[in-house]
Amino acid sequence: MDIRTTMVQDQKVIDALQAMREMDIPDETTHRNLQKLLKLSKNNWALIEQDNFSRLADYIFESEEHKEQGAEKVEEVDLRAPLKELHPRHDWEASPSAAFSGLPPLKEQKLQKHLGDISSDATSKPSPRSYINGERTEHSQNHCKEKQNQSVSSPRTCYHQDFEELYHPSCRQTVSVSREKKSEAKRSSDMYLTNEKPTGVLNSMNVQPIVASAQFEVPLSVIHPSDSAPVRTEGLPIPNDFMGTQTLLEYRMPCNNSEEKCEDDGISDQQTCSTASLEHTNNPESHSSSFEIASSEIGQVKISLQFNYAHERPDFRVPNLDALFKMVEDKCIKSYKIVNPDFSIKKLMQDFCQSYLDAATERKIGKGKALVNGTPPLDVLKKSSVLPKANHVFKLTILESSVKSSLNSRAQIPRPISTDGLGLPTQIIQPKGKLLLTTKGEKDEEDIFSGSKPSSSESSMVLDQSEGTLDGTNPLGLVVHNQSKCTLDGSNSFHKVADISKGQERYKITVANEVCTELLPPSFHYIPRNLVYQNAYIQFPLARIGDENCCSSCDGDCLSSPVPCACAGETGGEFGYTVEGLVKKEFLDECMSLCRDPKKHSFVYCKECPLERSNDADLPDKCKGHLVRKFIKECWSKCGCHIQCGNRVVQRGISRELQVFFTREGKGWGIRALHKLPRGAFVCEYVGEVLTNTELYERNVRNTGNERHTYPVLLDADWGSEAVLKDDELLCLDATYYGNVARFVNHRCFDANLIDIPIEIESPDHHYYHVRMCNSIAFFTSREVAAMEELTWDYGIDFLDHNHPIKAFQCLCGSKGCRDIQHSTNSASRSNRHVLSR
Ligand SMILES: C[S@@+](CC[C@H](N)C(=O)[O-])C[C@H]1O[C@@H](n2cnc3c(N)ncnc32)[C@H](O)[C@@H]1O
Repeated sequence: MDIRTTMVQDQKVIDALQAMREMDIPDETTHRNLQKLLKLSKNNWALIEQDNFSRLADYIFESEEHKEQGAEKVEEVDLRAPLKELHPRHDWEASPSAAFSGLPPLKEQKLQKHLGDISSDATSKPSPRSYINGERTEHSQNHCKEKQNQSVSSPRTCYHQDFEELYHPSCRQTVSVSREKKSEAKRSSDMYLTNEKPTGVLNSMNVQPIVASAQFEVPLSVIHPSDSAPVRTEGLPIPNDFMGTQTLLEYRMPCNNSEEKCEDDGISDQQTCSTASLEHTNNPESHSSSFEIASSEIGQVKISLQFNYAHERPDFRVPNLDALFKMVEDKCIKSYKIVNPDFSIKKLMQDFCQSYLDAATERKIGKGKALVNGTPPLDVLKKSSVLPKANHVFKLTILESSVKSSLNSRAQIPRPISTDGLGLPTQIIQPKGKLLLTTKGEKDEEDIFSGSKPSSSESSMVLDQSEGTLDGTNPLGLVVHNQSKCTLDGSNSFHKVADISKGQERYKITVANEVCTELLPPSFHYIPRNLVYQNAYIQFPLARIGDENCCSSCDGDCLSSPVPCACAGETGGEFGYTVEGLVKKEFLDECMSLCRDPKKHSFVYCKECPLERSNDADLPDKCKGHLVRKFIKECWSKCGCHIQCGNRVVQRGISRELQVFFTREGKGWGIRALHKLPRGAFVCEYVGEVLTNTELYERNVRNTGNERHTYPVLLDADWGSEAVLKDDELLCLDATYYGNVARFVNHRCFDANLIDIPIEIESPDHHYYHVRMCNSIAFFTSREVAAMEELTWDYGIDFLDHNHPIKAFQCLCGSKGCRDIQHSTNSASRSNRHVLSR
């Protein structure tokens, strides 16, 4: 061996000792094991050196472990298994979990124990102050800089890595700590005399109790305010290692049981403290939490959460993250009455990030207050929601336009309640006559999907997707969760089911997508009948059905009787249906005339109009009038006839083969029938959850999701005939979460082929026709409809009503009489607009 080789080797030994010292391994132990390892590997320094001497560290851990157990088997470790143990650094970065997966459990535990010890030390001396002072962040910054120096990858390496650990499903339950991290953890152990733990101490089942506090695998040590940048309490600029200008927003939540602590933390914000105490009133444990949000102008948002118990928890075990999510989801569902079957904490976090970005970039909610006032983004969102001025009152069903356009008293879809990709404001009816508009992400026009471009509704993480690459990651290395495959039951088995009703209808309702084959309808619960959500007042005593309202003496089929029974009374002594089960021509014509030419018909006026009350509770305007609807009364349970009686059409359910299909025009999903439908044919009811308007309001306040399409229908039939309707009598149907195939019916301004007719079943109360027991809004064909022709309904939106606080969706109905003249390229629609305006 020449002198140079010796010198080089000496240097290697020094490096090895140094690396092991950083992990608290005494020189003597290192020496002893290094010798053995050199012997075993036939002086293969390349292997030993690799990955910051990780091979050596593993060997020492195992060796020491075996020693403790009195075994001497370490020599059998297979050094020829490079993939098992020796991951090149870039491999590890690409998949941190993989870096550890090859380690035997023993080593894994050892490592966890090692880090756990460090962490336990740390947590034994909690120092809340350290969380927001410069000490932690300084360290963190160094940490990141070191990482950068050691890495050949981009300055975003740190960010990538930790974010991936946080989000990548495959990394969630796996230890993702490299030797390097381990070294850093120890090297920086002084720093952990605060609340902070090294990243990576979490995860993995089957580990020793390690820390006395829980935290997500977070970017705490990764996102750092710059040394040089001026330090702000809330919006901390982050140096270039996080690309562009960044902001770190740190919010310390609970001050728990000590006012002192609040002061200590230097957080004077009253709200913050009170939030905290609220959070903790019922909790006997002493703990505190905080979260940090960091973002960059290129759209990265990172959230870190920390929750610290002040007391030791010897029973502490790192939970499985999926199980944890599930627990929180269950809790949220119960506590906040969340009904969205899709609700997921992961998505919530995504929304959180999105909202943060929106707030930070002043997209929708104004001046990015989150950055200057240090208020948590969710609060910011609430506060920044645009409240209308007093005269900007909410017109629930566009009453003015209802009168103008004949839609009074019709069940209507209120202006799209859409926090959607179209960037529409959310329409929210406040209980006492206030309208709250919230706004959402500014994906606007670019989200109007056409051709094969999926909509944001089907792809709630469309932002990520738009930035994504084909392999499912975006340029930032974030994992893209493809929501477009979400299915009705939350699984990916939708294609196999091929019946969105899941057998609840007489005929299968298939799904077809010739435009974008991968895309499936958004998730919802299929229900064939209305459900009462909670408070809707719809009690109906059977005793109220008198003899004059039923035909108890009938038998078999009422329609075949030479004299119409009492049930035909509502339709002028004639049944509304033909023996073929179609709505009679005269009746249908009259219904259509009511819709198309309301001025020819009479109105009723409320004493105190719920619509006006919802506009201004204190000083409501006079009722502008409601059209008197025509009903069909079907035979009821008190009737003597058979279920196959010809006057029981709607209650027997869907009797046509329907299909949900993806429209080519960009309207999202629509419905069509597989066979030709004659005029007057029953297609389906509009089914959903029956909510009071107050409940709808609350629901919409809660839901600030990215729904592109909305599904609520106001139920205002016969209001005028009532004295005064209370708030809990003001009802609507919301098919967003629970609904039937009708939720896919799209709007058409002119010549829609469906018409809605109220059907009385089991209730003579017209103002509740829609919800009383089985009463319903039913769709019938207004003309003959060809097989596979889209079935459409006129929602009654007045696209010309520019005073309406809610902007309607851009109509793509394509009809000659499209009322959305602002967007329509159809010259006919412009010239006809007065004639066709409904
Ligand atoms: C009741 S949903 C209809 C089903 C919806 N297309 C879907 O994919 O779930 C109402 C929503 O569909 C869209 N929509 C319905 N008719 C439309 C039309 N004529 N033009 C554009 N979008 C339409 C709007 O986003 C509206 O908020």
